[in-house]
Amino acid sequence: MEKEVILSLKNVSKSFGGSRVLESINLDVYQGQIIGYIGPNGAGKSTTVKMMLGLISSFHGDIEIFGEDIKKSGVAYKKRIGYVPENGEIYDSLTPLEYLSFVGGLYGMDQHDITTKTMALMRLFELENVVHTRISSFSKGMRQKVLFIASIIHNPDLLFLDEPLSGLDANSMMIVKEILDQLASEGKTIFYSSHIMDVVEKISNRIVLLADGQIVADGTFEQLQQQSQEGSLEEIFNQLTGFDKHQEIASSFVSIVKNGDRNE
Ligand SMILES: Nc1ncnc2c1ncn2[C@@H]1O[C@H](COP(=O)(O)OP(=O)(O)OP(=O)(O)O)[C@@H](O)[C@H]1O
Repeated sequence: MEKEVILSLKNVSKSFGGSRVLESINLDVYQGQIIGYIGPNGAGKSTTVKMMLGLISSFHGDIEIFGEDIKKSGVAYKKRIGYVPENGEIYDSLTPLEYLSFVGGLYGMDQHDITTKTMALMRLFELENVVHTRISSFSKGMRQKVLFIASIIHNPDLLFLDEPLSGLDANSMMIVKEILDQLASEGKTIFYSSHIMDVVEKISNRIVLLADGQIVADGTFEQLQQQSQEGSLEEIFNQLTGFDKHQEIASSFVSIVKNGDRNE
């Protein structure tokens, strides 16, 4: 059976002021895929995600989510979406239960359901003792876990994750990777943006590489390996973005740090 197209970008371009960030992007994402969306700093990854979420509304081209043009479909589609933002805004003065009640409420969830799910999910992340503690005292990883729960508590069909694991310890990372895997095998679709190449390599069943505003590679990790004759995703990334200067740049950096004042 043909899998449903969940997300479709057609000739999507975006400029900020005079500078073009995305150049005619075409991408169809199918149900159950875990897309690893990668690219150099400033390539336009967050911009793409924000457009799909409706947070950036002016762009050229068309974006369809669940088969509907987001410029015409109103906000209803957002109830089926979850999002972990890169720099998670989280209400410091609230406790996790208050914060998740607020988020769940926005998604139209029943309050009793929110509380039950919050308690159970917080317990699985070993955060049951801080359900009623203000988030302002939390570590980075603890905040990320709350944000992750907030993105998923309403059981969305499509999940956008922007660097969601950078603060998690190795054990928690394994849990989240496994959660994503199980969600995808149940038909959820995941759009995952990250710079941690070994995680993307393991987690994604399709990798999309964005460079200079265009998609320069799109396939499974194995397909990308064959295409570029490289071993790891980090090496593939270096090759496809035409980067081979890390030693040279590092040497200059160290030299300036050591001798900069003498060169002035
Ligand atoms: N609101 C904005 N106004 C002007 N320029 C912007 C704006 N948002 C993004 N840009 C520019 O668009 C480009 C792409 O930014 P974006 O945040 O999408 O990159 P990214 O691929 O997510 O990068 P990173 O890996 O560093 O997170 C950058 O050059 C950035 O300066």
